Amino acid sequence: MLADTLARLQSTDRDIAGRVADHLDRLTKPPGSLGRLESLAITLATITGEELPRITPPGVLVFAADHGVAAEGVSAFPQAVTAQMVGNFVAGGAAINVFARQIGARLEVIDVGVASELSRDSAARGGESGLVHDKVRRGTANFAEQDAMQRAEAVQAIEVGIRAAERAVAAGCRCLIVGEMGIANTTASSAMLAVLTGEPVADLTGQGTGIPESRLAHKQAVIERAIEARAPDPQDPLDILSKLGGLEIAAMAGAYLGGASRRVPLLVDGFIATVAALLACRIDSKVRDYLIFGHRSREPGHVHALTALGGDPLLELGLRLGEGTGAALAFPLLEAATRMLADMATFASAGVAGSEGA
Ligand SMILES: Cc1cc2ncn([C@H]3O[C@H](COP(=O)(O)O)[C@@H](O)[C@H]3O)c2cc1C
Ligand SMILES: O=C(O)c1cccnc1
Repeated sequence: MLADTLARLQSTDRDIAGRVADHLDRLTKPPGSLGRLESLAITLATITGEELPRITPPGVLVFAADHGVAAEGVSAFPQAVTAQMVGNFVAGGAAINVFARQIGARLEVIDVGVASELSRDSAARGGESGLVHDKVRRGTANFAEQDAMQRAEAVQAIEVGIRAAERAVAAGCRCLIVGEMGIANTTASSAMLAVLTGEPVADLTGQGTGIPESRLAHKQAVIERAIEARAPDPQDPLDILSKLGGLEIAAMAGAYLGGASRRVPLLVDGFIATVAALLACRIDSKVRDYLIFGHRSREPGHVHALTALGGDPLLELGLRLGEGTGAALAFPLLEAATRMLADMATFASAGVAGSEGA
């Protein structure tokens, strides 16, 4: 399935960019005056192959999994919160539920590796979003002591993500927002980012859910020792994922690969999501052209992950949550870009005089 997805991945349609740029200059505004909204419109056209791109409804995919490395005391919250938050997603009470409703998104929560068995009838008990059971294993192993998972499990988790993206596209979603829930996943993300970029762990590691400053040095030391002990091959994204990764992060990378293979714009959330997007790009660099970055997270590693991808986020709101929240908040800007293209009058149609030039 991964091989089929990679075989289908194409470069975006650059030819369309010139035509959309010409159309933008015919709209009733001084050329370029809508700034980034104009480049956003061109990007959406190159991704979708449509001169009038359609991006609604968006699909939000929240992947949940646990992390063995939580046992090292690297998060401010206990591991059980992952499963408890899945219950909250299903009931509709988490931040991502609120923002997903605001943008009319289809929301799906996928258990790709929560440590406990989640109730199979939870979605039927009046919850608003479906819970998909696609568990690869009950959490990763503690990568401070052994590899987080086997390579075959990392591939399986990537395929969980591809399947979720395929379901969203089949249900009519035209833009994907990929989010996560997994206590200790900032530790896994910082570790993988350090290997992917070669930058110092201290620059890439932050307080996550809010560990005290005094525990930050411990978190960094856990990551540094694990990188040394696991010794992943920096050129091999699957090796990095299996030795230091998380099941939800692998699934997120898979969702980006799957969405790109279906020519759907991928609106990237915060730190965890950007590390997953970087992994997807290391698996196939063509994914990069499908990425639009929603916001800059307060987690200090995020700016480094963005730099590695050449990403320039739309918003900076001081968020440090994940779940897909920052991307969901940025979605109305994408919608504005498409409406500008489709609904604004041209100089000719409105009888407005154009520029007289210099
Ligand atoms: C109630 C709650 C809701 C959340 N929603 C997202 N996260 C975020 O925090 C976690 C990562 O931080 P760390 O690595 O420090 O554990 C992830 O689950 C992430 O999605 C949450 C965390 C908590 C506690
Ligand atoms: O930016 C994120 O994705 C993030 C930051 C802190 C905690 N969880 C997620």
